[in-house]
Amino acid sequence: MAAPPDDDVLWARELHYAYDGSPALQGVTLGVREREIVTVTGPRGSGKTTLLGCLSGRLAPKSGEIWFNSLPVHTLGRQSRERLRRDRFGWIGSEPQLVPELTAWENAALPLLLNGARQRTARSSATEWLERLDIADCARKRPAALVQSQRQRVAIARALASRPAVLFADEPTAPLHRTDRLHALRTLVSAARSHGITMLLATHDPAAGATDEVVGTSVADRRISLVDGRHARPTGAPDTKGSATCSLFV
Ligand SMILES: Nc1ncnc2c1ncn2[C@@H]1O[C@H](COP(=O)(O)OP(=O)(O)OP(=O)(O)O)[C@@H](O)[C@H]1O
Repeated sequence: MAAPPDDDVLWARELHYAYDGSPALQGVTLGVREREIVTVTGPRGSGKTTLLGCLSGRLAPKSGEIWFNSLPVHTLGRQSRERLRRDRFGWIGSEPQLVPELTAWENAALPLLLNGARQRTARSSATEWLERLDIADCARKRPAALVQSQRQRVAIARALASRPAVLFADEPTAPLHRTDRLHALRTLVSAARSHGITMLLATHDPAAGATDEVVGTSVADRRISLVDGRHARPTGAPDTKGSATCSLFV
């Protein structure tokens, strides 16, 4: 088993994943450096969610290797992967998935509380992120009393409050309106920058979304494009069949 390059915090080689025999990832290889912000783009169904799912330990690939620093994620059992996800990774999906019985601040503080933080510390960290995301006035409300865009911002606060080493954001601004999307994206990117969080941000065709703001202004360090579960080749690039290294566009 080859060790990953030293300067990559996350590294994957020849990842394959299939749903009921139908391939979703077909030999994806990539490395992500510490503090890097990488957007994963591609049309619907190109494998972005599956890639982030495998890299974050939510899905176990059919074959291939995934390393987080010197830890071979692909060899870990379910419980160890869950611990890794809880302790070191953050996840924001396109649906907020909050705990309905908890208030907004309790939801945002939940990962910290599960990791043993004191209630006061967890509450102050959660509240700080709710403020940054302009929803401090919702802190005491339960998800049912919030609109979808507020719920999503609580989910973003929850992911940031625990200061993950790597944040996986899968279409994180999908439920938000354009102005809210830009604000949430800027908060996400500036939080990642200021706290040294490595981030993988999946979005479908950047031309269609607010992630223009991130990709187009090169706020992201790099973009990886997928098509049909493989790396897309830049237009005019030679056909390096079998090679699956990252496309560097930005
Ligand atoms: N739970 C599932 N069961 C069966 N097939 C799935 C499942 N999830 C994804 N797929 C299929 O796997 C392929 C990759 O899907 P994936 O969701 O990873 O792509 P995506 O680029 O994230 O798409 P989107 O932008 O729509 O979220 C698609 O063909 C999709 O239909």
